[in-house]
Amino acid sequence: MTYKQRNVAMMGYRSVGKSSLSIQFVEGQFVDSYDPTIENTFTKKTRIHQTDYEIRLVDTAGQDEYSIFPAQYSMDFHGYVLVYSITSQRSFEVIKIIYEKLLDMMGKAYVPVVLVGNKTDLHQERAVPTEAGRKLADSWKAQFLETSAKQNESVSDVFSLLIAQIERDNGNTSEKSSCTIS
Ligand SMILES: Nc1nc2c(ncn2[C@@H]2O[C@H](COP(=O)(O)OP(=O)(O)OP(=O)(O)O)[C@@H](O)[C@H]2O)c(=O)[nH]1
Repeated sequence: MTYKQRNVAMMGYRSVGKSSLSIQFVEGQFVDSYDPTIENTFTKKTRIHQTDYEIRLVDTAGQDEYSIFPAQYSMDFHGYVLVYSITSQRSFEVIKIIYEKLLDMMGKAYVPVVLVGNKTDLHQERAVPTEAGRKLADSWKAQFLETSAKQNESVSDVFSLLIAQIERDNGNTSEKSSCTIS
C-alpha cells in the first residue's frame, strides 16, 4: 500500500497542549503530567477522504514572544498546527507572533495552517472567546477548531482539516470546481 507522506509541525507557547494533542491523535491517550518538550516526532497512518496518509508529526518546544523562530521548521513541512490554550490570553498573543515569524521565515504570504484553541474542558477558566480565535483564523485564511486533548474532543478533526487544506492548496480536491472564462 502506498501512503502520501505529509509533514506537519505543532507550534505554540509553552504548556498549551501540543504534546497532549499529538499523543492523543497518535496513541489515543491523555497523560496528565507536564514534561516540557525539546522535540518529538510521531508518525501516524490514517485514511482521510479515501486517501491513505502517513503523517509525520513534529512536536516542537514551546516558544514565547522572544524566541527566535527555529529555521528548521520553515523547510520540508506541508502544514502547521498552531496551538494556544483557551485559558491563556498570553498563549493567544504568542501564537500571533509565531505566525508572523513563520511567514517571515518562509518568505510567503500564506502557509497552510489550522489554528487550535485547546483545553475546552477548562471552560470555567476560559480567557480567550471562541469568536476571537475564529476571527484570527479568518484573517489568516486558516481553519479554526477548539479542542480538548484531555477529553479527545475534535483532536483528529485538526489533522483531517489540515490535510484537506494542504490538498486543496495543491489543487487536489474531490470537490467539483468550476472554471469561468471572462
Ligand atoms: N485540562 C486540560 N489539560 C490539558 C489539555 N491539554 C494539555 N493539558 C495539560 O497541560 C499541561 C501541558 O501539556 P503539554 O501537552 O505538555 O503542553 P505542550 O504545549 O506540549 O508544552 P511544552 O512542551 O512546554 O511546549 C499538561 O499538564 C497537560 O496534561 C486539555 O485539553 N485539557
